[in-house]
Amino acid sequence: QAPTQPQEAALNAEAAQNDWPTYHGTYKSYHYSGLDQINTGNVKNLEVAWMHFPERATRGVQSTPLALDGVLYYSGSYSRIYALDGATGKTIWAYAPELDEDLVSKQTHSPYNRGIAIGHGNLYVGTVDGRLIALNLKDGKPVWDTKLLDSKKMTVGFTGAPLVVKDKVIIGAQGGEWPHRGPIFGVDGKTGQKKWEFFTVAGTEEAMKTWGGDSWRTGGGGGWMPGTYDPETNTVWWGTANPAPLYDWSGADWKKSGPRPGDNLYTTSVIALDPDSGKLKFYHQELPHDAWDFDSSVGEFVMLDRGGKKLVVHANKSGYVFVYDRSNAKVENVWPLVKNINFVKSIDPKTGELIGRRDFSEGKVDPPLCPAIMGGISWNSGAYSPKNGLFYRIGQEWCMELTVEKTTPVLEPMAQLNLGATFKAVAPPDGPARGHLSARDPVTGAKKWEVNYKYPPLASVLATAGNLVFVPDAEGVVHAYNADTGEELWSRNNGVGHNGGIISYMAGGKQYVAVPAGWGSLVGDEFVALFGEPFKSMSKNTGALVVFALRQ
Ligand SMILES: O=C(O)c1cc(C(=O)O)c2c(n1)C(=O)C(=O)c1cc(C(=O)O)[nH]c1-2
Ligand SMILES: [Ca+2]
Repeated sequence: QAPTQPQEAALNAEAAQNDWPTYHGTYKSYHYSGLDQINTGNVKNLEVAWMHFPERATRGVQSTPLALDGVLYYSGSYSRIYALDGATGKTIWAYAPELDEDLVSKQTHSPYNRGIAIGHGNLYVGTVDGRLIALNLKDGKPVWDTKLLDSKKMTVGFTGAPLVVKDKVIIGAQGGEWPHRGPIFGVDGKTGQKKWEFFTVAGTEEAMKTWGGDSWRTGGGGGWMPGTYDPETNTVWWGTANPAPLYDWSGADWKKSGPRPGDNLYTTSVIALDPDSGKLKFYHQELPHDAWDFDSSVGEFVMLDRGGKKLVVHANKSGYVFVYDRSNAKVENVWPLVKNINFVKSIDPKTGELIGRRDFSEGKVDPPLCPAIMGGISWNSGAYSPKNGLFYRIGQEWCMELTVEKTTPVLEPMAQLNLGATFKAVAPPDGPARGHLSARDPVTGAKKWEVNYKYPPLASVLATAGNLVFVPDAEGVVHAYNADTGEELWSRNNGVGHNGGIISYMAGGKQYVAVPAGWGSLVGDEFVALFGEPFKSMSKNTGALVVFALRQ
């Protein structure tokens, strides 16, 4: 009898072994595989074992697959799910939810899906029309289907992966661009009953005081990418999205004036929730009164033990990486991953305080804002190797011309995006727009090596015990590097850019590397104006799951 849910030991381990049981690999959030059949010595023999083509790949393939007992599960656009034999790619079952197509077509960010969760014998997926669905892991038959968000009133839904924690499934809504309160939900995994809802906008009395007037009603927030779980303290760590409108015209007087006066808790924050009750335990607001759309929802929470300290490392969209004490979210360090940052002069590495922040008034912003709205760091994850202690992260160097505009939230008949600006991505002051992968100490940020890319890669990274780091890039090439030196050891062209999450797993005693290929994220949209070809001609409505293994 094959297991129908990941073992606790596998979830709590540092390395994903035979399975890839949860979005970030394990709860430690390393995107690291403990498998080493494929290694620096033989990676040159890596070739395609099988491929799978999802239907209706609108906006590519952006999800991160899971693997359990030799079966690979992944989601495509419109929350379509595939269960495949991990060794052959043969379909075991497939599922396509019926969606409110009219609603889906009205949504700005749809219809991509970025991942799934497994637990309680079920597979869980969110939908862009505001539902969380459970399927029987064995046969793909629906078990329950719970409507959590009124997407008829609000063009928001779920695009990110859920997270299973004990008896609950936790999922966060999109929200930073919309006039709502960005809830995160705790749902009973067996019954589908909603057990709690945490509002990332004014979710506590303390937080309510940080929104001037009625602005909390339309404050944005959300938690559109999955966080992770610390079983030692029974704490869920989640990153929240920006406040709305994205760009604020208050100028320096943001505490008192503008569309959303105050700190705007708990937007652009990392929050620690009790998974049983949904109650807030503690938090750190990475960017108080975020005026730049630099969400904290992007990325992983790397759980590290260093020098007797229990730490968690979290990347913010602004290009800064925050290091926290895991017991209370006290700032231990803050370091910049990217060079081109001017929204602040710096962030105090001891306290996390923003120094020399730029708050805009209505009109053209000069000089252009760095990084651009696409972030110094995008939504996909980096990787951490416990073998050599290095953290691998993609950074992006670009800025944007920005004109801040006064807006009024549109709530009827259907709430709409509330941006408060027009913008255009441009090259940074120090050279062309570009990207890099750097290998660093996750706590100090000290750099060991770096690889530069003409076009910033926009997919997750994988590190393995075979001492390899895999980077699926924007042009369509998957690269394998020596994890210690950055030397490129293998590459292969998948023919279309990458947006999803690469994983590794074992099936029938053999190691595989699965790479979602397919281009279509919002950040990728900006590549056409910035770079021209190959992005002008690259389809945003195609993709495949490409699975590699060693040649026999
Ligand atoms: O605040 C939000 O709710 C929200 C949602 C999304 C999304 O759902 O894709 C993005 C962002 N914010 C965001 O800030 C961002 O940089 C971003 C990039 C992308 C993309 O598709 O590449 N989505 C999103
Ligand atoms: Ca956002």
